[in-house]
Amino acid sequence: MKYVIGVDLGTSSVKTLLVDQQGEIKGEATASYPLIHERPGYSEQNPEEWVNGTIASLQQLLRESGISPLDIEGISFSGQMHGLVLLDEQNNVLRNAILWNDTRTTKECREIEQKLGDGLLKITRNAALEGFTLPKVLWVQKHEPELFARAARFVLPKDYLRYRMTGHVQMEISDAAGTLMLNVAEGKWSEEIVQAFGLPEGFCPPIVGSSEDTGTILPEFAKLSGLSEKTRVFGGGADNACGAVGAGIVREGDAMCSIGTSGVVLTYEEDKNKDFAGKVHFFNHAHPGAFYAMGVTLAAGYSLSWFKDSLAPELSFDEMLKPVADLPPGADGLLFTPYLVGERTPHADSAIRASFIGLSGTHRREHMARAVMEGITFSLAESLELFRQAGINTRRIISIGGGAKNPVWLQMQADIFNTPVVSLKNEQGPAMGAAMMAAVGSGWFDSLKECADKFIGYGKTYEPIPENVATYAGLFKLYQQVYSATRELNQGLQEFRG
Ligand SMILES: Nc1ncnc2c1ncn2[C@@H]1O[C@H](COP(=O)(O)OP(=O)(O)O)[C@@H](O)[C@H]1O
Ligand SMILES: O=C(CO)[C@@H](O)[C@H](O)COP(=O)(O)O
Repeated sequence: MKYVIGVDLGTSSVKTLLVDQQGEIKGEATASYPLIHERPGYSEQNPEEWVNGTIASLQQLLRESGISPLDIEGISFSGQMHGLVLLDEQNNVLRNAILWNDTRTTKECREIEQKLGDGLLKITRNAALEGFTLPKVLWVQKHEPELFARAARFVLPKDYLRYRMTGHVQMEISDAAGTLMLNVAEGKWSEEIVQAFGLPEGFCPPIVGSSEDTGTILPEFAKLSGLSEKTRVFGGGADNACGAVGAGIVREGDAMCSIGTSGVVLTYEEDKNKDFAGKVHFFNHAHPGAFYAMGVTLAAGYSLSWFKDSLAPELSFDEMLKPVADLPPGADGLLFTPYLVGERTPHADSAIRASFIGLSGTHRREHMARAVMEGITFSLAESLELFRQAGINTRRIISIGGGAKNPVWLQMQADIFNTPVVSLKNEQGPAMGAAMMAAVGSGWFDSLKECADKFIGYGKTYEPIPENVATYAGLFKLYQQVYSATRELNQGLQEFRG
């Protein structure tokens, strides 16, 4: 039997997944690493931690599975998106990576809008957001000019890890899409953007595809990790592209809802000219020539875990959510907006904060828990509404992430989205998508579509219940008013925040 490995380089940990030719999971290992928050709004990581964590995780995977490294044909990656890794001429790391959740770059976003005008959306198909890479590049250029003068090129987190495995500096296309420097429709770096910001020649590395062969394992990395020097290394994908592939989102009409710490609603797109006017993200998919549109709720699962940590720390999620099933849709007139850390879609607003609206003396903890789940789902429904306005019809939505563990929440998603919702039989997240890219690269399948048909099994389908759909449609209209009703209040509260 032959195997592939998917490496999911996340924000808090790296997960490695060993998969055989039937798509069966034969091993799994993880290693954590710290975040560095030197100042409020700053979020950094030392790239060496990613390399060491991956080596430790691979060692454990090989040790526990007992599989011969010679039987591992390929390895590929899923990566946390947007993080800036600056390299000097010899490819040494110049500073800690500035991550996707670092919010120091609001000024740089405004500068990008001013300088590029309409060109920004035309070229990159995305709005300038603090999380994306170009604003981080401009921040270093402005605040650390001496260091920036030594920068020869940049890469993203998983592309750095791949460089350390193979010795080749490249950037994979679905991740390059989140830099705000790529011409997304053409799949090429934008000369106009590179020149507009005076970036050095060769700053943007050569682009590779998700299942493209990028070399073999360097002898020193093989020695440290236990992998064979013969294992082929493939491009990989952005975590959301990999999450989508791992959920089988590889054809038009396919859509995914992921409720992890953050939440994502995503649809597969083949039309490179599909215009969302920057209201949702539009990125290159891992499947060659395809794209995906994506809306993001920053505090999705995080809202529920904040609620649990604050009001039910002694209970498990299942225990806390048990009484929620007995409550009616709408939690007896209680609404929640999940803006605990600001919002991205549809309101890119870092100052907005969450609200409970309609709290009364008869409400108990379970009403509040239900309202939190409904509010998270309403927020994701706002992204779905933007897709519908752009003419996208989704025949069903594949639901993944921690939020898909609860059947009441899955039914709630079907009712609020008014679309059948399907869970996966054996969900493995982005690491599975990465393993599938290695499987295609290794020649096991001709395409990710073919691989998805073999590797991915679907669980139960939750059909919308018409009565609940009608109730939620009424509540959604009220939910949508809460943002504008609380925006100014939250701006006023900003100066009182710690
Ligand atoms: N049993 C459960 N029922 C409902 N929601 C859950 C359950 N377990 C976890 N969650 C939700 O899922 C979130 C974590 O999802 P996960 O996909 O593991 O996140 P990430 O990989 O982004 O850290 C938690 O914040 C919580 O809101
Ligand atoms: O910023 C985005 C997407 O635009 C995030 O999805 C990051 O890519 C990080 O994801 P996790 O590590 O939380 O999965």
